[in-house]
Amino acid sequence: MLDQAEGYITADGRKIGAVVMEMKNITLRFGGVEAIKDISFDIREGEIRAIIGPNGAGKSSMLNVISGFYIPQEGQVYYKGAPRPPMKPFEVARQGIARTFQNIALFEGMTVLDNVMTGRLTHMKTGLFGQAIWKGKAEAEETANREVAEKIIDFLEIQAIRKTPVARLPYGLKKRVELARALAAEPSLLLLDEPMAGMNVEEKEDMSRFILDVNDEFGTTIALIEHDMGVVMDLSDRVVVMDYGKKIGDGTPDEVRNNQDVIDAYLGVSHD
Ligand SMILES: Nc1ncnc2c1ncn2[C@@H]1O[C@H](COP(=O)(O)OP(=O)(O)OP(=O)(O)O)[C@@H](O)[C@H]1O
Repeated sequence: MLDQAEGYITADGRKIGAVVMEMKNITLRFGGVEAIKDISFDIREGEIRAIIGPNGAGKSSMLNVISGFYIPQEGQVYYKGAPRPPMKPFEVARQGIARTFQNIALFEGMTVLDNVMTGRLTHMKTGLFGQAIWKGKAEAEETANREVAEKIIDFLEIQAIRKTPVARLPYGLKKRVELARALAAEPSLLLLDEPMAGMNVEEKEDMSRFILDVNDEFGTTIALIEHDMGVVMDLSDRVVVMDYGKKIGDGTPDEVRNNQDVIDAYLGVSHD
């Protein structure tokens, strides 16, 4: 049972906490196109929250509102209880929000380890000037950052490719490296943009396992968007369903699966 203030216990016994992010009456327009129409939902601490919907439903737009990249024309985003003002991407990152991208955004010529290290940038306090005058401090910081990166590389089982340039990796592994880079920021909220897109069945299973393990091991709150309804059902605690910019369902996977509007949307039945 969902207690608004306190959270809830999942079927597998995990404790879900208070609301971390709240989207309140969000409307987002691109010229005459309403990509998001008056949508409200929340994301709770420790939760795996999915946003699904058919093509063009508005999922990417919603992820970009959550990440602070798009500012909605109407409505308000609340983060940790406070209204979130428009912010630059690095300010969002400093608030503990990290993301992956649908079209992998890694430095292809750099090694896996160096890519993962770029995820530590927001934690680096000693700037270039500081590095010049406080060599010891900069080295200590580098060592600490390196330790976090190596821990995550071990956790995601990519030790064997740590020195391999990303360009040489197959697609599924690139996706895992991108997850590693996002985790290196030690985010409190991790946003995943279609983490299973373009993967074969085995890669999807691996990615599902890693997402569950990240949530379990680090307690990271995870919000993801996904086109494929099947893959998120085993993974998510609660699911928002979008269609033509509207929210047509919100609840546990079972509630959503049995929602007639959701069934119709996925079968392509129009409903106004
Ligand atoms: N930058 C943009 N400029 C104009 N229209 C946009 C822009 N981004 C999205 N749209 C429109 O907003 C609507 C929602 O698009 P969005 O990409 O958010 O959906 P989606 O659910 O992520 O789709 P898909 O599963 O195909 O990626 C679509 O009609 C799309 O054409």
